[in-house]
Amino acid sequence: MNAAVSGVASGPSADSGPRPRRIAFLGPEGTFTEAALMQVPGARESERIPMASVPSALAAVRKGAVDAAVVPIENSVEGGVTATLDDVASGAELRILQEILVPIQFTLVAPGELALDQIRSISTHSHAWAQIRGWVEQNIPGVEYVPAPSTAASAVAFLDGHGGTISDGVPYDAGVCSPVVVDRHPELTVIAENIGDNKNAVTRFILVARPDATMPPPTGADKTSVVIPLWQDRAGALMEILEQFATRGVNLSRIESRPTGSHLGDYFFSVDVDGHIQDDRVADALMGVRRMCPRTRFLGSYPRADQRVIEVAKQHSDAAFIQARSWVDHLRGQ
Ligand SMILES: O=C(O)C(=O)C[C@]1(C(=O)O)C=C[C@@H](O)C=C1
Repeated sequence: MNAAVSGVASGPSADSGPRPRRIAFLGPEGTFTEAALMQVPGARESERIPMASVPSALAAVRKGAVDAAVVPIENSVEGGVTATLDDVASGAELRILQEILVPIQFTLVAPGELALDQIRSISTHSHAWAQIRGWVEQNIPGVEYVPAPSTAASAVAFLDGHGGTISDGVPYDAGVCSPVVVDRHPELTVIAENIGDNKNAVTRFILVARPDATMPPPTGADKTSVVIPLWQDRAGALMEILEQFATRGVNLSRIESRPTGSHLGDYFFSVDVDGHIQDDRVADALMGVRRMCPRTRFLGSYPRADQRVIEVAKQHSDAAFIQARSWVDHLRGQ
């Protein structure tokens, strides 16, 4: 079994054998998030619970209603999924156990045959809309956009006899979803396929559990995620944080600033670095960051989805840290 999954609590139930893991995901069935969940080892045997939003999936983890959740965090075209970045940055702590990559392809669907020039409004998830804007502008200019909680939600709304309305009742003509939704619901009519502006789009998802989950062990191809609230708004504050990583040879693979929401101008940084907290250079850098920013939050160390092994210069290796530490210990008489 994969280490990431053995980290998700799955204690025995009162009377039978081990109960299936309960994993929440941004639903309904047919979302890209569900496709990501199906890549989690043991997913087929798990109880998969669709949720209406990212915050509700993460809230279910926090209150123990589920063992873990899969949520989107970043798209190669549109960038960070702010609902996820913001939610994991505050409230009760969570741990990322695994990242999952899913290639993204969009299909335009309707309840029946429609010519493109008959389509006045389209609904889908805001991230999906951002990834098809160019195609829409070229093929159905001036069409109205109706936000949906997910791509699949915009399509399955045609199936319940409402003819396409999302929660607030706004009607629309067509939805944009994954091809999987059409495979599952052949009663939907495909109007256009592969309409993404970038044919190589990929979305990154995370498997998230409570902090008592077992951390995946280091593999040599790992990532560590942290949230760093800026402690003092002053010249060089970001530079001091970056220096902590740079001087220990720790590469940043992502850094985004997000407003904390408390007042205008108050930000936190959402950061991914190459390496595992069990790597001395990463642990040492995090200690430095924590000294600068005492509210720094650890989100987890987990294997990279692309399995790219991290090159570490000799002076930043565990051996170099061990040697240097024992030298100082010796000098201090320890
Ligand atoms: O709506 C879905 O199907 C999702 O899984 C969400 C989501 C996202 O949040 O980015 C995932 C992948 C696509 O980029 C579009 C939407």
